[in-house]
Amino acid sequence: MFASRSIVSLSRRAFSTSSAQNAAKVAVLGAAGGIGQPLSLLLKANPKVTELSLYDVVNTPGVAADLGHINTVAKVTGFTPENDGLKSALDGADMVVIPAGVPRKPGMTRDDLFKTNAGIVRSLAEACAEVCPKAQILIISNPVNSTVPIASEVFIKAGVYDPKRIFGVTTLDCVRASRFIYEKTGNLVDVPVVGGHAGITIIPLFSQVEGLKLSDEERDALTYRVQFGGDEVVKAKAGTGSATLSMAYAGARFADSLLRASEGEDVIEWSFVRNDLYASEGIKYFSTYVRLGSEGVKEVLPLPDNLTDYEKDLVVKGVAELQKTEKKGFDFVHSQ
Ligand SMILES: NC(=O)C1=CN([C@@H]2O[C@H](COP(=O)(O)OP(=O)(O)OC[C@H]3O[C@@H](n4cnc5c(N)ncnc54)[C@H](O)[C@@H]3O)[C@@H](O)[C@H]2O)C=CC1
Ligand SMILES: O=C([O-])CC(=O)C(=O)O
Repeated sequence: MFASRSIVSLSRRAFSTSSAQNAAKVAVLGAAGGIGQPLSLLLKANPKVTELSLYDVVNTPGVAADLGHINTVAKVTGFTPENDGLKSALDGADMVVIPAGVPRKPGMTRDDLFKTNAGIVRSLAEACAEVCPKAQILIISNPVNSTVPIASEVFIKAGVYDPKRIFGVTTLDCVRASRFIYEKTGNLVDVPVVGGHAGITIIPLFSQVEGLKLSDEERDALTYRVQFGGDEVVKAKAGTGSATLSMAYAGARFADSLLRASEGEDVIEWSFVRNDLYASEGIKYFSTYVRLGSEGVKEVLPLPDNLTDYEKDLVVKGVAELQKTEKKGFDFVHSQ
């Protein structure tokens, strides 16, 4: 198998500072929202982004005017549904980041968002499949475990599916796990987090962090905190939303990783993508180690073969849950 340490160091840097070699047009759908605005700010600050196209059902002209005064290279334009704004926003996009949809309130699960967000993601994916079928699609809208199957099925239906280009953004789980380990050890290292993006499907692989020693109690508590980190934020925000700033940071890191890979850098991230790792269990999407390249996914890597029994058990439980959420997304597209 591969050495976990080299995997970790490859994806360590959040942002590169070199200037753009290729023009990259990035569209953000849901750009005026809690995630959309800070994410758009971070993308505007990324020298690899040359054009930033902001779409939302409201308020994007103001967000675009504001960001447009920042002295970085990206040209910023705001679009709303008027005058076919969605299609104009997507025209020529190389990357589309989708944080559109409603966030949780206390007491809700991510799956409770399905009834609103499934339709939003389906209609936005339909527009992407029509206007920019070759763009890389980064899905943030929850429940990711179902919205990624939804977007994928929309692309399949449209006859333009390329599994290398559709990503569920699970980077926030990695960011949280890394921070929580830093609080404990004082070392800022990457922690692989695999599976999916909801509760028990979120599987941190602490065994893969070189030199990290945890008691069983510490491991249990840290695993729980990563799996339910989103709930901490939902509770603290007390009805006003869920994680936005940390998600913007995580989304911008993932976008930057893809942009660096498109320029030839060897980059590994963790993302919820199409693969056959658990095909025998009937699932097509699982977040794992992914080598990125100019086309998007260059190589899907299996989980390390030295997982602990504790981690193997988490995977079994996560896979069982993913079977249900994937089917729910698939059925949503095919029952209409
Ligand atoms: N993948 C992840 O790790 C995370 C995902 N999320 C999810 O991201 C989503 C967005 O969260 P927030 O930004 O906090 O919500 P928000 O309510 O602040 O912003 C959502 C934005 O989407 C827009 N929107 C709604 N329907 C739209 C449509 N059809 N087309 C374009 N824009 C549309 C709204 O106008 C709003 O500006 C939620 O589903 C949330 O659960 C949140 C945190 C982490
Ligand atoms: O918890 C939520 O609803 C938002 C989210 O996905 C996260 O913070 O990981």
